[in-house]
Order: sequence, then C-alpha cells, then structure tokens
Amino acid sequence: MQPFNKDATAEPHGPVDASVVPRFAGIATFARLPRLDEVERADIAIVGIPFDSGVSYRPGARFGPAHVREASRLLRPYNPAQDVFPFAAQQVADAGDIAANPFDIAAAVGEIEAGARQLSEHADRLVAIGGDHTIALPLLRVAHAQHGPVAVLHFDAHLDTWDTYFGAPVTHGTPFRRASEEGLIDLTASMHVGIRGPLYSKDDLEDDARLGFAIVTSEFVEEHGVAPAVERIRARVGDAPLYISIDIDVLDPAHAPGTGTPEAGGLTSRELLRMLRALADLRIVGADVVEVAPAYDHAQLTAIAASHVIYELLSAMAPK
Ligand SMILES: N=C(N)NCCCC(=O)O
Ligand SMILES: [Zn+2]
Ligand SMILES: [Zn+2]
Repeated sequence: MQPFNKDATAEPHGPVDASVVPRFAGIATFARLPRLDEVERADIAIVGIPFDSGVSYRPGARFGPAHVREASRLLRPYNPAQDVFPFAAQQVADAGDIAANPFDIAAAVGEIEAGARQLSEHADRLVAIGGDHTIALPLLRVAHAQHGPVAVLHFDAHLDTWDTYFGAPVTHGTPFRRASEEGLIDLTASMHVGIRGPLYSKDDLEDDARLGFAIVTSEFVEEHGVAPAVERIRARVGDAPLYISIDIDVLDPAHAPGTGTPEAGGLTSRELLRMLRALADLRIVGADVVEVAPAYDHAQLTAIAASHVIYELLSAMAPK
C-alpha cells in the first residue's frame, strides 16, 4: 500500500506524498487521494461513472473516469487561487466507479441512481466523473431526494434540454428536460453557461426557457468578460442548493479536443476556472464533470483541463 501524506496531527487523509512516491508511480485514484474504503467516511466522494451509451455522436466517454484520474496525478495540495488546501480542509476520497449496464440505458440510469444514493450514506457530497451527460439525470434525482429542487448551474456548449433522439427519452442531449419535467430543479434559479453553436430550431430556445433555464452564452463571455457573467450566475442562483454540471465541451475544442460533440467558439480553461473560483461561497451540494472522451484527446489536454476543473470545484466546496 502507498503511504498517505499525513502526519500525526493531520486528519483528514490526503494524497500520497509525491516527495516519497513519485507522482507517476502507483494505481491512479483521483489526485492520488485515498480510496473511500481506506477512510471512515468522506466529506466529498469522487466517483467515476463510465457510461456512454447515451451519446448522439462520437462514443468513448466511458473511458473518461480512468483518463481523468491518470491526468490528475500532478495536482498539488495547495490552491493559491482560492487560498485553500482542498484535501486538508475536508476529507476527499475516491469511491471508484459505479458499474452501469452499457446495453440498457434505463437499467444503467437505475444503477447510477442506486449507486449514488448508497454512496451518499458514506459521503456528504458527491463529485462525479463521466461518462456522457446522461448521468446527470440520476445524479439530480439523488440530489433532489436530499435537498429538494436544486439550482442547476450547467456549463455546456449544448442545452441538453432536447426531447428525444430516435424516440429515446434518456440520452446525453436530454437530461435537463427530464430533470425539469420530474420537478428535480429549481425553475427560478437554474442556468446554462457557455451555450453556442447551431441548434435544430428556434423552438429549442423557447422550450429551454419554459423548462426553467436562463442562459449566459459563450458570446456573452467573449463580449463582456468573466466578471459580468459571474454576476448573472450569482444573481440567478442566489442561496439555493446548487448542483454544478460541467460538460467539458463548454471549453473550446482547442482547450478540450477529447470530447464527443465539439463546437467551435468555446470558453478557455482560464475563463472556466475563474468562474468556478467566483462561486466558492455558494451552497454547492454536488457536481459532475462529463463528456471527456480520451480517444479524441491529445497529450491529455482535455483530461488535464477536467482534473483542474474538479480541483477548483473541490477547492470551492472546502470550508474556509
Ligand atoms: N454533449 C452533450 N451532452 N450533448 C450534445 C447533444 C447535441 C446533439 O447531439 O445534437
Ligand atoms: Zn455538450
Ligand atoms: Zn452536455
């Protein structure tokens, strides 16, 4: 077993000490954190959900969790941007993966919901690594069971409030319509950020507004900058319990090529990280980072971006 980075006084258990065991050695948990079964319980459990049978274009996000864990080896204990030690201020542990049926979407969604519910008995909050965006639906069901309707802050190039694909109601393009219909989200406090690119019809936007979402487009961020975007987000979310869902394709393909439905003209990783930092005092109850598809990645670009996004989320969630 690998030694944890803990001294006599330091609880929680942090990552493996990179000055004792080189970063590139050992089995990859997220950020080389302990596994959930190595700690009694966690404030935050990181959980992989290797499911991509809901995709409409390029497959491969089922390999996302392993790829993001590999790329997270270089993360260090102190985050100066938020002046926090995210792995010392709280117990964060890697819960491994939830096994989901790759041939039956309904069965998979049930398994993900049951798995996340069970995990919630051992951790206060979950941060999931996808997997395609379908997984947000069962995760929102679990968040709703705990907190009632949640504000959904959804970073994505795509609305993901479409109705069906080929008659299928549960896909990676539909989780937020289903969640809205099921009453899982706070219709007054939810928002998409980073939306861009071609739609199927103008009705997509009308439907989306009716389903409870406001929008900060990628163009808005380009034109006005991060601070006004953050202002809009904060005004919309208020103090509602907040679920943050991050589709990595919110980033420009130059920053995150390894994804299934890339769209030109996206956010930079710098912009996304800055936005997340500005949300640190909000009531974040859970999060996911989805749609990392390693087959289209180069030099771990996308997975490094995703691992830093998760690090910034963990830092934002840490007590300060
Ligand atoms: N990447 C996600 N989650 N959704 C994209 C769906 C867009 C489409 O197939 O038209
Ligand atoms: Zn997307
Ligand atoms: Zn999406």
